[in-house]
Amino acid sequence: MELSLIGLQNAGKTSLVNVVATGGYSEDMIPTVGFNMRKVTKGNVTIKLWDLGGQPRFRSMWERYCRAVSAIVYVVDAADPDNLSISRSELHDLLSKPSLNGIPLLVLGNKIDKPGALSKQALTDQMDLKSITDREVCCFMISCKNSTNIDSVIDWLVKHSKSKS
Ligand SMILES: Nc1nc2c(ncn2[C@@H]2O[C@H](COP(=O)(O)OP(=O)(O)OP(=O)(O)O)[C@@H](O)[C@H]2O)c(=O)[nH]1
Ligand SMILES: [Mg+2]
Repeated sequence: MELSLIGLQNAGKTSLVNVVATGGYSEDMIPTVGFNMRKVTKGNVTIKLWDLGGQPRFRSMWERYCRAVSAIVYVVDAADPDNLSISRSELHDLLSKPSLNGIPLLVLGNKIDKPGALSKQALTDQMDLKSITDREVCCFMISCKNSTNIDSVIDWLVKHSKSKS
């Protein structure tokens, strides 16, 4: 299966790929320029992950990398309230593209190890996830730093790769 990782810069997309792939976490990350592709094998499933850059200049290519995927994973920095409304509007803009109709969405509130991180309920409200009714939507709160809930993310991904193939 293929899936795309989307979200604003600094949300933790590349950190998530690293944690899912190898279990490694680093504070010292370089912003993704363009995109990276990484293959990760979990059990008997191989997942091709498109890790996209989140800076404004890269957002116009998100749609192109989401068209053929089995699921879209949208990462949000749950401890950065200043960027939530941009994150929300970028997500809803993306989902409004007809080419992405019906593709399942996994929203991850990352950095819950930080003080002041939103609760799942607050993130769901602020990202207006309840208004998304044309596809399956799931939300988990995670920390790449502490590996919190990474197992749930992997389970979700594996489950969706099976239901697709
Ligand atoms: N406290 C904390 N920091 C995190 C966590 N996950 C990622 N970070 C930090 O957030 C910063 C950005 O992480 P990246 O993984 O590079 O973010 P990105 O979404 O790939 O950013 P772009 O590639 O620019 O789109 C890094 O300094 C990470 O160490 C987390 O769970 N907790
Ligand atoms: Mg990155």
